Amino acid sequence: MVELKNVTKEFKVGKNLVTAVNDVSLTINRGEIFAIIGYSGAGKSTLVRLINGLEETTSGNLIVDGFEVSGKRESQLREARTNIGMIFQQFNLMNSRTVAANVEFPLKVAGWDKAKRKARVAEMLQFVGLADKAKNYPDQLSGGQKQRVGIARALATSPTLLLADESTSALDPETTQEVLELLKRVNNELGITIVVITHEMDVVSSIADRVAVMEKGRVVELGNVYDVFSAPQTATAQRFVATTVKTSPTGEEANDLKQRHKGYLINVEITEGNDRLGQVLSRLNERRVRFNIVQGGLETLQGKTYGTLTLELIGDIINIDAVVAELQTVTRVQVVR
Ligand SMILES: Nc1ncnc2c1ncn2[C@@H]1O[C@H](COP(=O)(O)OP(=O)(O)OP(=O)(O)O)[C@@H](O)[C@H]1O
Repeated sequence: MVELKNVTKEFKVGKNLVTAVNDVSLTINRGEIFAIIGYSGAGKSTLVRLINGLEETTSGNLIVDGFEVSGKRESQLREARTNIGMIFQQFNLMNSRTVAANVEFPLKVAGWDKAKRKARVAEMLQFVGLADKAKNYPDQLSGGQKQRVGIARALATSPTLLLADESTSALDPETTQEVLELLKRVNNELGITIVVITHEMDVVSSIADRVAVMEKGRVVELGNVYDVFSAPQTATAQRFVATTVKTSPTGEEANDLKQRHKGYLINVEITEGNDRLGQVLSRLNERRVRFNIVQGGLETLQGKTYGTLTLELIGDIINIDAVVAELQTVTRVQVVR
C-alpha cells in the first residue's frame, strides 16, 4: 500500500541541513494498522507529510497505492491525495461551520453534487455515531466527538489510506480508547489501511498490527507489535516498552530491592510459549538453589503474554552461576546491579 525505498528528507535551515528522515525503507501492507512511534523530533510528522505529498522527498522512492509520489507536480499530487484521508491532534475543524458542513467540505472540493453530498454526510455521521450532532458547531462538542467528526470528514471521499498524526494525544485516556475503537472499526469494516503516528506506546498496543520505532530520522526497529514489545532490541524501543510494563529495575528501584532481598537478583524475560523457562525453574532445587519472585509485570498483547520477572536466587554463588548460565539458554537474563 505504501512503499518507501531509501527515502531521505533534508531541510535547509539557514546554512545548515537538517535530515528529518534519513534513508528510510519500509512497506505498509494493504489492510493493516501500522504505527510509527518515536520521541519529538524523530521525523514522524515529516514521514507522514512525505506520504501525502505535502513535502517532497530529497532522495529515494515513495509509492502510495501504486502511484509514485516522489518527483510529481502539485496537480498530479492533488489527485493522488484524494485517496488519502488525514486526521490531526488538534482536529483542524472549521469552527464557523456546522458538523455536517465540515464533513461535506471535502466532497464539495471533489465536485460531488448536492444530493450525493447530503446522503454521504448522513452516512458518515451515522458511522461515527454523531447523526444527532449534524447541526451543532465544533465548539459544542467534546474532544472525542470532534475527532470523530475529523474521522467522518477524512473518510467522506472513500480514501483507501488514513493517516492519523497524534490523533489521540489531546484526549484523556478513556476518550482515547473510544477513538481507537472507532479506528479499529474503520479498518475492519471499511478495509481502510491506517498509519498511526504516536509517541504513546499504549496507542500502539491497543490498535496496531506492526510498529516502526523512529529515532533521529531513522527507523531503528520494525516488526510485529508483539515481537517488538516482548523483546525490544534497541534502547529507544526498550524505553517505550518500559512505559507500559514493569521492566528490569534500575537506579533507586534496584537499590531498594537489593536492600530488601539479600540474594542474587536477576531479571528474566517472559514470552508466550516459553515453557523451557518453567522447566529450568522447576529443577532449581536439584542445583541447590532456591528462588523467590520479588517483582514483575506481565501483559497480554495480540492474545499472547509478555513481560519480565525479577527473581531472587539463594544458594552458593557457584551453583547460582550455573543456574544463570542455564537460564540464559532459554530466555534473556539481566543481573540487577
Ligand atoms: N519545515 C521544516 N524546516 C526545517 N526543519 C524541519 C521542518 N520540519 C521538520 N523539521 C525538523 O526535522 C526534524 C523532524 O521533525 P518532525 O516534526 O518530523 O518530528 P516528529 O517526530 O514528528 O516530532 P513532533 O512529534 O515533535 O512533531 C526535527 O529536527 C525538525 O526540527
